[in-house]
Amino acid sequence: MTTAIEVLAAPDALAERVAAWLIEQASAKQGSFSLALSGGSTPERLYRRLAAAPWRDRMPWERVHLFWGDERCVPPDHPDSNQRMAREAMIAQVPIPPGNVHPVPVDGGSPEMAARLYEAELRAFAAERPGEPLFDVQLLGLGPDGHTASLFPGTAALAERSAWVVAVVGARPEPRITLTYPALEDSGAVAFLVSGAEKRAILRQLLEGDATLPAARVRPKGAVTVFADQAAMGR
Ligand SMILES: O=C1O[C@H](COP(=O)(O)O)[C@@H](O)[C@H](O)[C@H]1O
Repeated sequence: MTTAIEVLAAPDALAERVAAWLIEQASAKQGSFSLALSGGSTPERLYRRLAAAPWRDRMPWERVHLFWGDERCVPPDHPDSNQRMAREAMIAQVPIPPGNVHPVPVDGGSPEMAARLYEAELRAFAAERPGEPLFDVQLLGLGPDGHTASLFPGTAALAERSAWVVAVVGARPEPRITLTYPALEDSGAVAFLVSGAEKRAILRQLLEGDATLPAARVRPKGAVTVFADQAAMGR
């Protein structure tokens, strides 16, 4: 696995750089461009940047397909919903066709059912793009415990090698739906976004390749780039 590291001065510069990088990735790709979004606290600035000039007008929204790497099993308007955050920060502001937005269906049934439905949606999308990675770009975060998406230390989801999507119950107060390694790894490029001094120790472990961290075990087809701000890098 190739890992590149880009260090940006501050969270705003990080969002600006990743927005530009995503436009480069989308522009270089012919046909549909599939982007898996991450949730949590870090990517919101990026989504707001993508929804504003100049990036809003440079992204080929009509051929962008948005997915999510994980979701909380909460109503879609809940403060903790990854879908809500991305819709408010970006999706509502950009000309993406509604059918190109593929949220995790957490609003009808059990977490296990939501995982099965999302897996079916991913497999249908993959079948439309034979020979291409499932995701052109996968955005990921890094939790203070080394989790990424909703792959938490010590959970059964880490060992899943056949299902692309599973329910994670008990790791957090609310059930989660997460992509598993086989889905995360079917990516043309993976970008970790890491911001803030509270991530300093865990980012060092990630960069040292500490395989006990769920985040360090993502081995995609394409390259991994870690975009970190100076606070996270300890500079
Ligand atoms: O990939 C992801 O990482 C985060 C951890 O991010 P944080 O910035 O909130 O610490 C995770 O919780 C999130 O759901 C996920 O998509």
